[in-house]
Amino acid sequence: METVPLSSANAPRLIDGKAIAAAVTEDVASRAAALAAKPGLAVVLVGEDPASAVYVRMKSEKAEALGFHSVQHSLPAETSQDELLAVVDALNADPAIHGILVQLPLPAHLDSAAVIAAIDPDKDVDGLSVINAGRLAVGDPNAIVPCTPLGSMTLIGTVHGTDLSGLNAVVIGRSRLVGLPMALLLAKANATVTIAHSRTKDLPGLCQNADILVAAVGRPEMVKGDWIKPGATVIDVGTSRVPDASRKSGQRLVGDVAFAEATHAGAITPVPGGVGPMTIAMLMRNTVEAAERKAR
Ligand SMILES: NC(=O)C1=CN([C@@H]2O[C@H](COP(=O)(O)OP(=O)(O)OC[C@H]3O[C@@H](n4cnc5c(N)ncnc54)[C@H](OP(=O)(O)O)[C@@H]3O)[C@@H](O)[C@H]2O)C=CC1
Ligand SMILES: Nc1nc(=O)c2c([nH]1)NC[C@@H]1CN(c3ccc(C(=O)N[C@@H](CCC(=O)O)C(=O)O)cc3)C=[N+]21
Repeated sequence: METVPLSSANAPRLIDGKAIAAAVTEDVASRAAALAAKPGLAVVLVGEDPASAVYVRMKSEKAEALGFHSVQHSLPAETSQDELLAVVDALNADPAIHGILVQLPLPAHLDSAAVIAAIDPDKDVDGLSVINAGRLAVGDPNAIVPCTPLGSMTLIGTVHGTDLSGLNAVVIGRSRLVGLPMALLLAKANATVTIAHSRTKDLPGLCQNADILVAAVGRPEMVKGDWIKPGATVIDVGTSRVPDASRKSGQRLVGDVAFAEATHAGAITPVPGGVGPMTIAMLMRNTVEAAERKAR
């Protein structure tokens, strides 16, 4: 009797964010080398959140590896609003810096909207400022687009190309950093977009209609297998650390999607190795583009 191997034929295609990010950063490195002045990236971290510290270090290391001028400001948790604004002002005025990223969330006593508003929009490589959010909303090509949605769109493009006409997309999450700009980019690419959030009724039923499902919530494995439409493309933005006694570190990184249950998805991003590396690659691309604009 013949046995039909179930594994490879029926398993979803894994979208290799790490490899796609490597191709993006290779292009960034050659563009950086072509500039007379190195692209400069400043990353500002306030407080001692260990997960934030890891990401900030990864960003600085990638910038250095690409031949950027890279500076990191690690400020104590008790830094005042005025002290933080003074750091941002100094970076705005520094001609060697083309990109400024203030890691979020900030400690509760700080006003993040005011800090973001203080960043020179031309150096706002996170795309968080009112100016860049507005440019994105009206379709201005000069918008600096937030890195995670930009990277997620590139991953979706590897499956569907750039025209998503006729496809239903559901984005879970409506944050200024991820969910909202993600929905705008999907709509711009002609997808039919639904934005879901904590007040949404029947989230599983809504997701079952999604040809493209983007989960950007921050709740480990919230999206169950039976929420996923057969053949759907699943982009898992969530990164949460959960306890795992079998690991040396005592914890492991999980996404917003119950990955092991997503056997009938068409394509899915793993966590780690999916959206995360693309976020960092797009931060580097936004920075080299800011430096290119400055050099013109
Ligand atoms: N891989 C990467 O590169 C990146 C990963 N991340 C990760 O992505 C996740 C989301 O980040 P971010 O957007 O900044 O987070 P926010 O906390 O700002 O936003 C979370 C969103 O999820 C919604 N939400 C919360 N609970 C539910 C629920 N039960 N059902 C449906 N929606 C819900 C919230 O709804 P409401 O608006 O109603 O409160 C909100 O819109 C986090 O895990 C973060 O670590 C973030 C950036 C980059
Ligand atoms: N102003 C601001 N901009 C951000 O872009 C921003 C932020 N604040 N605050 C926090 C979130 C989170 N975020 C991640 C970036 C890379 C990975 C990443 O590379 N993750 C690796 C794994 C890394 C690990 O092992 O911990 C992966 O998924 O493969 C994850 C998460 C950016 N964020």
